[in-house]
Amino acid sequence: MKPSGLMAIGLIQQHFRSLPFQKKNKPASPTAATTTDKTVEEILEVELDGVVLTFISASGCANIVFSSAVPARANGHVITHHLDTVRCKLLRDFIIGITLRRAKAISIKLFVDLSAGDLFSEQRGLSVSAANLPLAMNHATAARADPETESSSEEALPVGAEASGPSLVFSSSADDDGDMSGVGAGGDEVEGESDELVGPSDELVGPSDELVGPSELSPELESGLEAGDLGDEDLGGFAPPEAGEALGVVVGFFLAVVGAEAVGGEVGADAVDFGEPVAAGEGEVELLSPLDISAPASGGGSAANTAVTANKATARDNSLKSLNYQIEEKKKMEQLSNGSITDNIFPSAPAPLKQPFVIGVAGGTASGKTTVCDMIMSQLHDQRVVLVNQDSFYHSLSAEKLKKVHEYNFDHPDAFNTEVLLSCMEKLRSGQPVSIPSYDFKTHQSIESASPVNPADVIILEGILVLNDPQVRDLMNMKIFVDTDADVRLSRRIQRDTVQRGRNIQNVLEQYTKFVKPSFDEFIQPSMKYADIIIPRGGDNDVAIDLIVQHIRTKLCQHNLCKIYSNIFIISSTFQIKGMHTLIRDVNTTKHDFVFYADRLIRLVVEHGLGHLPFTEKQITTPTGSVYTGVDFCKRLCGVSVIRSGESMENALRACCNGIKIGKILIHRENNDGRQLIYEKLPKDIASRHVFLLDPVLASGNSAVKAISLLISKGVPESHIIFLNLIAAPQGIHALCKKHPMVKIVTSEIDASLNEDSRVIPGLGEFADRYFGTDNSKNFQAGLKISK
Ligand SMILES: Nc1ncnc2c1ncn2[C@@H]1O[C@H](COP(=O)(O)OP(=O)(O)O)[C@@H](O)[C@H]1O
Ligand SMILES: Nc1ccn([C@@H]2O[C@H](COP(=O)(O)O)[C@@H](O)[C@H]2O)c(=O)n1
Repeated sequence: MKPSGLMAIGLIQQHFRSLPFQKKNKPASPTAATTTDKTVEEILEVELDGVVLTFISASGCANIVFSSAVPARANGHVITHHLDTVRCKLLRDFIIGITLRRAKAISIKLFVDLSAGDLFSEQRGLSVSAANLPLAMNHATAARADPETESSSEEALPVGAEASGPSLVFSSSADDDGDMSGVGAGGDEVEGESDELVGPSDELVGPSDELVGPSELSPELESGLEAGDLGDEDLGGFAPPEAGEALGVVVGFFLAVVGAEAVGGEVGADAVDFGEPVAAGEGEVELLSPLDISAPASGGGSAANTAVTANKATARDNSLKSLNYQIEEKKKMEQLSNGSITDNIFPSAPAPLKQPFVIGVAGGTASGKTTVCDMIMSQLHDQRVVLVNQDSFYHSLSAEKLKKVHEYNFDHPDAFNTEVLLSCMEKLRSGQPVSIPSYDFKTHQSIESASPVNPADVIILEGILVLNDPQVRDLMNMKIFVDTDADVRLSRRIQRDTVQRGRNIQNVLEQYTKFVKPSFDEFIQPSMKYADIIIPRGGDNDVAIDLIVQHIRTKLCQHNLCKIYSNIFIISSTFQIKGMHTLIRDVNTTKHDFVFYADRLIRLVVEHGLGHLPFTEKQITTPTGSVYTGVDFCKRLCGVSVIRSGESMENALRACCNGIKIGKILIHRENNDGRQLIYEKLPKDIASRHVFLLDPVLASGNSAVKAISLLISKGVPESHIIFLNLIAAPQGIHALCKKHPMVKIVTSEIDASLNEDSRVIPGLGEFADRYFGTDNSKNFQAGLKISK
């Protein structure tokens, strides 16, 4: 069974693939122009089933290629026949999740960055404006449109991809073909006929009594970028552009869904029941923008646990914000590739966010807002999170008002100093520390002593009315409403206010009837419609809180480059990982410690990389006689290490994949750009395997590109290659992603840049020398002596 949300994504992708295009020239519409940069000169319109998609280019649309995973054969057909100068591949992985239900129409925005190609002669900008695309389609139609829907998402949809392969579980046996050279430190490989993936059984033991990291990655939600993955078979056939063609990389894809019944919290097949087309703009709109942290997040999970809704205006505003953000990113990329900026625009993990991730948590009194926030904060223990209470911004009561406190409505928006709240939030968002007032519920006064709050990666703003004010709402990246039954809230409030806030039961009940309930009905309940996520049962709803935390984690570990290239995966950063990086990058670290910590990091990267393999559903019987539905690992694997440093990663791969075949490649650096292949020894049947290419440092990318080209020449599909790496430079990522966009890159940190010697900065020096003990530097030798 596929996860239902992913199925929805697949179905929508299928729909896009099957749409016929027609070219049509038309002058620019003002609406379209607002979504693009000011250099718009030409507009092309493309008809999709009679509905207009407007393409706006900076200076002519000739030779545009949208880079993505949508199969060339579908779009190739479309483009070749109807848009002969435009070749189109839509962005892969373009949807993080679908939370709509019975949507009636769909509108899309694309931003296309044409600056990507040193390979290509033209560098132009192009944006595709919003368009309304009625979809008179249900999933049965979608499934008929392309019978490959089921099998085309093997990464995202782990089930069924390799069901017919040989049994995976196989004890390590002698090499069947004995063709591994064992060049270098890795030695001869023991190779099994089939590669067994073994669990994280290897004990990783640290020196002294230091904490030893987990052998598995902490769980993380990668569905954001993987969700839209298409199957390997679907990705082939993306012919390289010919001379004179420009490469466009779609850096943003925004899908707004318009529908009368878009709210509903269902994720899954039902989500694609588009029903009858209606005019765009009706009903709720949800923005699905995986590539932008400023877009309201779409949630997932069972309907029982979360309900997801979005607001039309917010969705549109955010899609514009997203577009602007992508344009900024594009400019940075251009500057970087021009060499016009060299500063650290790609700071290392963790959490290289442009701005903090702001979460608003609203709900009625005693609904459990604070409890939910505490749970989120404790689960995000390895991130910097701050909590701001709207209560802190209550106006102090004057002496006169204090006399008539029972006539004062503390549940009205005017009871709060929203100006001060906004200014504090703005400061925090821009990275400045603030002093948040303290409030005393017994005296109804702001207390002198304000609490200092430092900027953080995540800011949670909690309060009964935080979703009521549009300006406050606009600050938020994620809006949550805690929805708890009124009776439960009242009983909790009585208990709390009598115990903690110095009230008696009669006061509480009077205040509740006179102000709390009417204001809830007038201001708080109606603000629920602005929420992205509604949490029934508050703190009791572990599932919803888990989903929220996972989503935030995903956003926090997204590097800027991850937003541009969907095939990059950075392992989720923790302080453990940061600590290991600190050690291996430290020039004073001994060889022993370097190897120890590099091995730990490599193991994490390998484990993460394995998570990108297809796998199949498997049911087993436990010793209690119960049936457990799990998965079966991918069968046909091999490793290929780039000599010498890549050999340091072989042990970790062997530890996870018993008897895995490991080939080797030796590439010689000829000059700054050139690479010569000196030696290769690869499994004979490599073409039928998923390949882990091993090299701990990705610098210029020239060696990796050479190695990958070799693998492809041996028949390995590009999409079957996973490049495992510890530290990557942005230049290497650009080079690799441009040339081989289907190769997955799994790394643990992305560094700032390269220096003039093509060394990664800050980097860690010569990895192989430090790992294999051939570093002749003074520091290192001194370290060696100490560690002997
Ligand atoms: N799930 C729950 N079960 C039992 N008591 C709860 C639960 N959630 C909150 N409470 C209690 O209800 C009161 C109000 O909860 P709180 O999280 O402070 O709500 P809010 O911040 O919305 O006012 C507190 O005393 C808290 O301990
Ligand atoms: N002096 C005050 C200020 C506020 N209240 C009540 O507090 C409620 C908001 O706090 P929650 O933790 O319940 O969200 C609100 O309903 C006000 O009525 C108060 O009683 N006295």
